[in-house]
Amino acid sequence: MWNLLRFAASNVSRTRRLSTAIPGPCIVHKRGADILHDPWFNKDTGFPLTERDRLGLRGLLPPRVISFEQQYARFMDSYHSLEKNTQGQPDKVVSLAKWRILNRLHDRNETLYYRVLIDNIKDFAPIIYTPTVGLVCQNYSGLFRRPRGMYFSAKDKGEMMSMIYNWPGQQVDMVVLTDGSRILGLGDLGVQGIGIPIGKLDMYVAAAGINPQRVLPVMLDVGTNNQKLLEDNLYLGLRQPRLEGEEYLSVVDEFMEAVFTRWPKAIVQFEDFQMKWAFETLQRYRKRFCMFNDDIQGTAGVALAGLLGTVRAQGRLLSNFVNQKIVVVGAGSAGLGVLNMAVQALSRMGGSNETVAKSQFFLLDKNGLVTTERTALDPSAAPFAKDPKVVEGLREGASLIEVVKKVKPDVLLGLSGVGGVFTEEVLKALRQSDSAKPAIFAMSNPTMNAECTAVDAFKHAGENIVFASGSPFENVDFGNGKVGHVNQANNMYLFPGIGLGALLSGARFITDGMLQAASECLASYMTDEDIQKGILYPSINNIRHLTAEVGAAVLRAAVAEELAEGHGDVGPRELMNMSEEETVEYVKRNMWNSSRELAEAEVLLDFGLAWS
Ligand SMILES: NC(=O)C1=CN([C@@H]2O[C@H](COP(=O)(O)OP(=O)(O)OC[C@H]3O[C@@H](n4cnc5c(N)ncnc54)[C@H](O)[C@@H]3O)[C@@H](O)[C@H]2O)C=CC1
Ligand SMILES: CC(=O)C(=O)O
Ligand SMILES: [Mg+2]
Repeated sequence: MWNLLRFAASNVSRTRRLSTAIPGPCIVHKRGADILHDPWFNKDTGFPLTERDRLGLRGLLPPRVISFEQQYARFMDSYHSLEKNTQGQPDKVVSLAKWRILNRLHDRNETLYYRVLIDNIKDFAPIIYTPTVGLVCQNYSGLFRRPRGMYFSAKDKGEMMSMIYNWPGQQVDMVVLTDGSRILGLGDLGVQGIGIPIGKLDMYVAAAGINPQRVLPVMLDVGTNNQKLLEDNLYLGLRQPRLEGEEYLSVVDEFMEAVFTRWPKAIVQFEDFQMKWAFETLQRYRKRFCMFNDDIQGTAGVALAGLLGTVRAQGRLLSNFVNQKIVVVGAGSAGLGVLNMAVQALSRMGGSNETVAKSQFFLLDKNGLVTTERTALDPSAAPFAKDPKVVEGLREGASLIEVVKKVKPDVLLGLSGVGGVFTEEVLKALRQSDSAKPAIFAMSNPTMNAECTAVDAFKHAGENIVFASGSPFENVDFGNGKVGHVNQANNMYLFPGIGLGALLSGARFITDGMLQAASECLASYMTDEDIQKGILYPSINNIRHLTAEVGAAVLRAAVAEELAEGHGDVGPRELMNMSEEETVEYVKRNMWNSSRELAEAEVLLDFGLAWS
């Protein structure tokens, strides 16, 4: 009898995890207060009396049963009261207060948290994601209350294979991993960078419908070179300098082996690694494991879609992309990722060979224009270095203003991490652009690290520009009945779909072809009418719809490359036989969604386990 119940239990709990259309009962292996302290199962005051009896909760909750809708309304009321009560206080104080109230709900009741997040994504993304997540990471030691995710440190060497089994979830689909070495544009934040994988995975749940029970944020703590943190008594990470060289790689190797041993079908997203390790780990693992680097590859796809959108916004055919002069400020993982993908796209368009394609890009780093005369030229930047003998009037290390005045670019794209580097002078110089509709992408995060603000961009460069920033800004009211549209050029428009498509295809690796498919899907998502208004990306309110399309595009690319091994009960042949529409439907069907029905699904006790 117990075996039978257990068998039934494991099947229904699987039903709940895989399909949310008609949520079945939900099986817990614990009872009493342990359930109330488990955010996956906790319904707070929503437990009906029958469940309170069955699960040993009677007396542990106030007597009145409050429905999911009432709990939802109560949370939103509290949130709006907080907004009202903190009016006039400094932005940082307000943002952190909002983060705290959301975080408390996240820790307590995930079903309600994700419903609230999905419904209010436009308001809440800036809290759980950029810019507030940056502030949270900076203040992490003080904000820390409860752990979330896993921490693997240099001291755990040799132990990771057993540690990975400490994670309570049976199945993990998505892992976001950081070593905290380049958190947004805020630099090395060591173990405090864990906020980034948590925020990214929240976006995975909200946008891609990855089941929150199957996500794993990971911090690889290999030390920090941030002196302030090393001297801080309350710092929660290893107080030692970062590991380097083979020592560093052996820690990442051990983690990767451990995670894929336990969950061979998981996807690992590398996030916010300093450039040298971002490129090195991508090369090291991309043909061994199903992984990608979001800062290099996700960002590139979003930027490329924006660059193609800019060509359309200028009223030109896409083939005109080959004539665009693009100045990229920042030669790091993100900037170089964008350049490499843009060159691939140009080569695919057949317009030019790689050498010609590279000639339209101008790359600057902290030492100015990158040229072939640079001493100790980074090999990954070398292909984009200008030969000063060929580009007349541009010397090694030329400043941004010199470059903009000389080149008169169509696009100025910032991934430097340096706030305000697009000065008034630079923006005014862009008025002399050869394009009637130049574009400014101030993509660095968080807000204070943006290369310029939206207001300054429209004020100094003119109302006819196309503008995008990595963190959100309000649209700009010109006071003449017209509004300057602000796009958010952030990799959040692609990474959830890349992960989802890779997962549902069961791809062995994530290839350039799959990433290109993602970018092309985003590029073609907007209508001509929107593009003409300077709207390059969809509203974040549509991110779930977009992500389903991106996921399907990635899946189909994996099938086309014969890399798809299938997912769950759906094999490679079935995937291959799906039409485009069927693929999108398949993706949507597999997206987890929080709902009243799910929240109210009956909770049954797994008797065998609870009382064994
Ligand atoms: N919007 C988005 O989706 C994304 C935004 N980013 C942002 O991009 C920024 C850079 O990220 P990574 O490339 O990974 O960093 P990184 O540290 O690898 O590269 C930064 C680059 O900027 C250059 N730089 C620094 N000061 C400069 C200056 N004054 N003028 C010109 N160049 C300068 C550096 O020399 C380096 O080449 C960060 O702020 C990050 O938040 C990164 C990924 C995605
Ligand atoms: C958005 C992002 O991934 C970054 O700023 O690093
Ligand atoms: Mg990042």
